[in-house]
Amino acid sequence: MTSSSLFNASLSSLSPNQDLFRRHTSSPLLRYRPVLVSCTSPADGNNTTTPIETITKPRRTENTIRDDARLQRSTAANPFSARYVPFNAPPGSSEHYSLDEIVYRSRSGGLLDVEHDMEALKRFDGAYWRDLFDSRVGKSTWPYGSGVWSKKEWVLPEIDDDDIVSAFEGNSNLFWAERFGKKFLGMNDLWVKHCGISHTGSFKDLGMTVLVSQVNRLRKMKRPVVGVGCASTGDTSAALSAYCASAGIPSIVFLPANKISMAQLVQPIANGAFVLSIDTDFDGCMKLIREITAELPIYLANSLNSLRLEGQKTAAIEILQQFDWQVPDWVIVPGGNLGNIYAFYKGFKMCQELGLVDRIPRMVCAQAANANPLYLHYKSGWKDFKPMTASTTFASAIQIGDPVSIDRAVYALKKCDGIVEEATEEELMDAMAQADSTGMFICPHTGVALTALFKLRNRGVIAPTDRTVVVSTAHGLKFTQSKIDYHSKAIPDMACRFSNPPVEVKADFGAVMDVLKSYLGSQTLRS
Ligand SMILES: Cc1ncc(COP(=O)(O)O)c(C=O)c1O
Ligand SMILES: N[C@@H](CCOP(=O)(O)O)C(=O)O
Repeated sequence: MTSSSLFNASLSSLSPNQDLFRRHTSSPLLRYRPVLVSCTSPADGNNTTTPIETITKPRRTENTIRDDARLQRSTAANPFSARYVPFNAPPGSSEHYSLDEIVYRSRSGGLLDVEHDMEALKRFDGAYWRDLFDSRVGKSTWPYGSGVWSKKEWVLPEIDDDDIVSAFEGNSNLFWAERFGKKFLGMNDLWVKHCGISHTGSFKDLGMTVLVSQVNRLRKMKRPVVGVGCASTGDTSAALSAYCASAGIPSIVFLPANKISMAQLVQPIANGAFVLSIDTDFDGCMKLIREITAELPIYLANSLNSLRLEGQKTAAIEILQQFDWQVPDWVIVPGGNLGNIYAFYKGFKMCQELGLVDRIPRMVCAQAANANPLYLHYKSGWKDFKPMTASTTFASAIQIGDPVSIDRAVYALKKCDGIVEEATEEELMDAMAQADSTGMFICPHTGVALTALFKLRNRGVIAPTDRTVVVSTAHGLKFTQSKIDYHSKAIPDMACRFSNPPVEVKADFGAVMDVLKSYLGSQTLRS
């Protein structure tokens, strides 16, 4: 195909199969890079530059993947853009801010949201976006090898690829929980989206790549950002410190003393962050970081900053993509500061609005009973929200009593006919142990989400054949102490019904034979 015929090709006629065909019929000895071409948009007939990758050229072996991205950059104007607007702004509101401004709150003190130019995105149909996103999966092309940046046009459309700080996050496993679903729930279509099998071991990487990339851009623009700071229950701080370290940007983290796991504490320490261990809880740290970032040139990295949610929403898009753009019935998300439940809603909603899917799933937000302000608000019929002092929970990353994104969460749950559930300490620990016994190794927060699933199945709200996705938010290896306590039955007032303590046995053939015979006998009887 010549470049002039490409120039006139309509997007609908450029099927990804043709694209793949072109790539695969070229010499396998060459490494390829895509280039941007001008195409005629099917929607309005205007000649416009689109991000579709249609031609491959051999790359020079001394180039890095960043060099490749630089070489293929289009000189034509980028048709996509985004800006900050007040969250859920009243009709007619004209308040907006450039993403290059340092602003976290609207004029009235409310939350902000990133608003995309949907008209520009709508000039391409759902099939176009599905094909484009699918064409980028599983590649090492900068920056699209990342599950977040493979959706760049919907995330931060205007950032230069050179400014992006990425660990090729995302593209996480959507695990078919076959045995767990069958054995404990009688379900045949249960899935666990393992967002915690990630660079720093939690879903926070998805948002942090976006935020730190924008900071990188702001610093190059000489904006007053000396460092980036967050309050954290352990995962935000791990992600912030890793992404900042990889870009050479100072990070400052406020941690509630003795309230996060050892594995989480060591992450920012190892990544060179300035770590403050503060004698308060997460909500206290959050209040302090908000006050400090208003005074010092420290950029706020918590999800109050709506940039984070742009990255996190890609997990929802990815779930649809992994189901070949079929919509699941239910998605269950553990909630703490409550940014993620809104991020998921936003990802699903954009896919619906832009024609990639025709509906959105119902969502469930799951909270620990010891830190359940959203659950109580839901139970009151969304009457008046009351922040609380959260009590200690094994799901320590969601030990939050005054969530900053409460308004976003309520909005999302109302829009998707959502449900809020809670899990006691015993319920969440049992659910975690049951999941682990079927080959997973989940975190306590995922145990909270699984408890919600148990309850909704028992009440018949979720049917045995409903396609259901439980979002696993962190890696189980960050929370080994809770598993050790459970399996050694060292938790006061907890039966630890599914514990599996090691058997102590003498170094003696007969003694080992005895315990093994007894074990094998019990297995035979059970099966
Ligand atoms: C492991 C884990 N799960 C769930 C959450 C809850 O996410 P969100 O604060 O966005 O509600 C957090 C952080 O708050 C977390 O670190
Ligand atoms: N679980 C979080 C709590 C802060 O949430 P954020 O999404 O607002 O940064 C953490 O790991 O710190």
